[in-house]
Amino acid sequence: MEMSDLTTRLMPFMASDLGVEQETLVGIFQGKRQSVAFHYYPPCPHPDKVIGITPHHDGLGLTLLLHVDETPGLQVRRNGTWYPVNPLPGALVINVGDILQILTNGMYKSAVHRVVADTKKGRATVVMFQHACVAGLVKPLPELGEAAYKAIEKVEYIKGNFRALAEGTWFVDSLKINQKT
Ligand SMILES: O=C(O)CCC(=O)C(=O)O
Ligand SMILES: [Fe+2]
Repeated sequence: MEMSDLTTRLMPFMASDLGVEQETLVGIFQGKRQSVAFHYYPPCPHPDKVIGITPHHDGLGLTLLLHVDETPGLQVRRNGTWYPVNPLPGALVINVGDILQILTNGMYKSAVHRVVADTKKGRATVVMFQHACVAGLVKPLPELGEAAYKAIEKVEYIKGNFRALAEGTWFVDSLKINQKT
């Protein structure tokens, strides 16, 4: 509940950045499902030989991540370089997911991230995934110009996303209308 309130408070900023009505972006999350994941990464004396979470981007709408302790480990990739996202007391890490990338017609991108182990300390996180769609569909908002992604039913999107994950591919990429971009 608190997390969906936070999403409702964040979306007007994104809406004004994109030049769309606030209600539109707030509405895509309203009444939608939430899922939660609890992670614990044990310490490892050889962090170069293990991976906490393999590189991926989140498949749903918006991800809100709470660091339970002060152990670092989350990294985000930009232009081929990994950057640490270190815990800040009292702060949440907010990640755009693939559905939000599609709804914003690619104007907001879901970032590739991974978790590496710490040599000395374990690390715990709580991650809340907010689902989003428009009238049961995952598709770019029409206000954002010519669609760069195909429209798909939300249930088909979820199935396709799981299938692609199992195959090691990115479902969001298969929905691109111009595969070269
Ligand atoms: O635990 C973390 O820092 C990241 C977790 C994550 O990326 C995920 O659950 O999708
Ligand atoms: Fe993730």
